[in-house]
Amino acid sequence: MQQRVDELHRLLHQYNYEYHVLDSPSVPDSEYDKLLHELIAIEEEYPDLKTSDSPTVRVGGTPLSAFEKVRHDTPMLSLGNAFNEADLRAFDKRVVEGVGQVDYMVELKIDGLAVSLKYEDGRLVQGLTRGDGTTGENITENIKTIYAVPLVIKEPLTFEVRGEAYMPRRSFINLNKEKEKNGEPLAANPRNAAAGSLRQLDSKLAAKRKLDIFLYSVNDLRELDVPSQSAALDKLDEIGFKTNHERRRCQNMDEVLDYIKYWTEERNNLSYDIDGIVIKVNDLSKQEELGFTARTPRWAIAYKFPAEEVITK
Ligand SMILES: Cc1ccc2cc(C(N)=O)cc(O)c2n1
Repeated sequence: MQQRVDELHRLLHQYNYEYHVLDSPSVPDSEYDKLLHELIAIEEEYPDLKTSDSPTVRVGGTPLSAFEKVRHDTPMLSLGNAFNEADLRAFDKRVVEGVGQVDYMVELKIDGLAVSLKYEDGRLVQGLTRGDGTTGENITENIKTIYAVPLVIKEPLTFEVRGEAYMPRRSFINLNKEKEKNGEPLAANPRNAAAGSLRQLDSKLAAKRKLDIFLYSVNDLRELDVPSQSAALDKLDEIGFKTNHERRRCQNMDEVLDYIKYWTEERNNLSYDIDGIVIKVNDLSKQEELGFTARTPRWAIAYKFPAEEVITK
């Protein structure tokens, strides 16, 4: 029976990865559901065969009475903001004065909830909210219900990955249709709905909210042994994480401005909300050279779109 359980784990993790991370399933949903229900039945009959990284955790477990508070190993800092070209040119000037010419890694700034995922020997062991940046809430059971979060990754790494959990616009529209039908107050926007979902004490409710995630950094990059932010993101792809592929390496601030101009027009065609563009010095040793101010990295900045009513289709 243990052999069958191991085989079901292997198949379900693989099918889940293909569907929710690669967005290219190799089997129909019915096949996935059939195997998942076989595993649920086995775990009910043989409870000691159920492990914390079993694919059956995706449906949620017993409700918590409260969230445990946990200190982050290193603070989850916020990003400094830029609101126009002058701010971006000033940022570029400070960087070049500090470390000379650099190329930038530029990413969409997902409008969700920052979370920290901890893996030990390649297995997910903890998920935390950002909280106040120093201390977060332990929302591990809710994080496990996000199908795009791998329960097991392809290398037995022990490290912390950070990303943005978010609610796709389609899920947000369906959630508000549901709320309207039940006469409940509507969620204001996908970001608030995602925050509300992750803070559900009952992970079975969190599981119903169909959240998604993009990972964007590894806390201790030396663990991955990569030279740059772009290499770190590619490595995260390789070992089974979902990253946002609209990212672009820019040789200078002019190219960054072109990228911002493009997404200022295009962003409403995305299937999720973004509230800006994140610009990072790509080379990690130059990031270290630049370091941090009290609250924010000197090697990164968030360009924020002008506050406008984003049309959530
Ligand atoms: C260092 C840092 C902090 C917050 C971030 C936030 C996002 C985001 N909201 O997408 C992306 C990033 O690369 C970030 N990077």
